[in-house]
Amino acid sequence: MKVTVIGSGYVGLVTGVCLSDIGHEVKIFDINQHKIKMLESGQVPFYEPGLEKILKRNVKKNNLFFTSQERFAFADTDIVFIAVGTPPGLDGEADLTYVFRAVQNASSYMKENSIIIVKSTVPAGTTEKLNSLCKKLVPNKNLTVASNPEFLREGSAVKDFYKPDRIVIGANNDVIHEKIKSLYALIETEYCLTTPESAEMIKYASNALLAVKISFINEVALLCEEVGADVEEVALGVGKDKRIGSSFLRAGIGYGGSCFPKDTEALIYLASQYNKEMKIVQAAKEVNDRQINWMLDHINQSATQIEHAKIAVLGLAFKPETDDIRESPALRVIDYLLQRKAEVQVFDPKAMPNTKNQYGTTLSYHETVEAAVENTDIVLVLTEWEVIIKHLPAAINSMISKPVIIDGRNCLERIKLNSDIRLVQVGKASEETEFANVEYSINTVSVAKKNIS
Ligand SMILES: NC(=O)c1ccc[n+]([C@@H]2O[C@H](COP(=O)([O-])OP(=O)(O)OC[C@H]3O[C@@H](n4cnc5c(N)ncnc54)[C@H](O)[C@@H]3O)[C@@H](O)[C@H]2O)c1
Ligand SMILES: O=c1ccn([C@@H]2O[C@H](COP(=O)(O)OP(=O)(O)O[C@H]3O[C@H](CO)[C@@H](O)[C@H](O)[C@H]3O)[C@@H](O)[C@H]2O)c(=O)[nH]1
Repeated sequence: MKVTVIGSGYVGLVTGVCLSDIGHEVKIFDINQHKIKMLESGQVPFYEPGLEKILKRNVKKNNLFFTSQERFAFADTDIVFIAVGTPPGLDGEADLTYVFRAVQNASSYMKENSIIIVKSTVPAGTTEKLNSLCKKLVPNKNLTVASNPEFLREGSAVKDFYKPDRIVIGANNDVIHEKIKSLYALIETEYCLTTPESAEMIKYASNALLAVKISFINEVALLCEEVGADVEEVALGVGKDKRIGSSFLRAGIGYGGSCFPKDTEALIYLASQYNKEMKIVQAAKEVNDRQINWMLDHINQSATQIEHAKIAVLGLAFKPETDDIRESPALRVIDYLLQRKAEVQVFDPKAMPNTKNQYGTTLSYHETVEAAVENTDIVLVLTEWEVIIKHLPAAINSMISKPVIIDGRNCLERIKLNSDIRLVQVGKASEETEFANVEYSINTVSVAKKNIS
């Protein structure tokens, strides 16, 4: 089929590139000309394992095109995917400006009887509003808007495209269900064919439940420290129950990224529009907001003085295998350290360029784990990158003064570290656990923040 994808971000680019790889002719349209230029030269504007290779393969096969020209993008296409951002608005509601603008724009160029598929995460009811918009704008074209929410995870997005747990299609009739299903004919998975409203809710409910699982285990972790239990052993035992499952029970410094924080807020806001409360989701959000205090408490306890202390921050991305720093817990830690006038030495294998765009020269950037930990008093592990796990034990052992390591992702093995080193991990009893009940107010650093998307 001839497909156009609007938006060349994490979702749009992965969707477009992979759809071309399974035999469709795909045009990816973005208003950001810089991104389109990069893509045309074969470069992926962000780090996503495996994506560049598939992109190049399909450009070569003449299956895949990039454009900022509307007429070329939409004129001869059967299906248009919407994959633009839905960032949080003032009260947490999903800002749908980009989605409405994209549909308005595309509909004026699209041919009769074609389909618009909403991949962006949007509140229940949006797809139907877009259907009404199309009927109003182009009444004679018989366009249909359907929902097909995306569940990929950054860092494993390509794998998630080829092996999804399910594909959800929300449409008002079976002809549209089947037409969208046929797009994915080569992907073996389960299909949930449902209404647009249910499809939209499946997306928010899934993200909210995953966020709840993380906050739940994080709350359990803090209690484990008090009672002398080990949260990893607890999570292992709990996860063996098939009704619960073992995934998303890794305790740490809380969830980040461009999805969980914004989608939980959007769900809470959506409920409020119907005079309903999402109490459990609200609690998950509150637990997540304060989970970072675990890290700040330990920093305060470990440093005799934070002002001018040299502190290593290992890991900046919100999770490994991505360069995305949106809502990364690491940034909240950095903002706090800068506010307290610490000297911050950072390392991340992929996310340093995005961090530099945001923080400029307020941080010192290092190309290796060894260089970042040199001469520091405290080492903070904020993202569980393999390279950090592999290199940190030797890097620290070679130092003369032995620092404290605060492992906010429970990724280090005590056994691999020199026994003199003090290792603090989440949900594991350590020698000193008495904290004053401090509420931290973290000012976001007001250095020039550039748009990184
Ligand atoms: N990032 C993820 O892991 C993920 C996973 C599942 C769902 N989602 C959802 O998918 C949507 C997109 O997320 P993302 O992370 O890919 O966003 P992103 O910010 O990385 O990319 C959005 C892109 O859309 C482009 N754009 C905006 N308006 C446009 C317009 N009118 N025409 C053409 N291009 C336009 C922007 O220039 C940008 O390149 C969001 O709703 C998000 O919640 C994201
Ligand atoms: O046990 C866990 C699992 C994850 N996390 C954290 O949770 C955040 C999100 O992780 P993950 O879900 O792996 O990454 P995302 O790429 O944000 O993917 C989520 O958000 C996407 C956008 O909606 C969805 O498509 C995916 O299905 C959903 O997993 C990260 O900060 C992780 O460190 C934990 O703290 N503990």
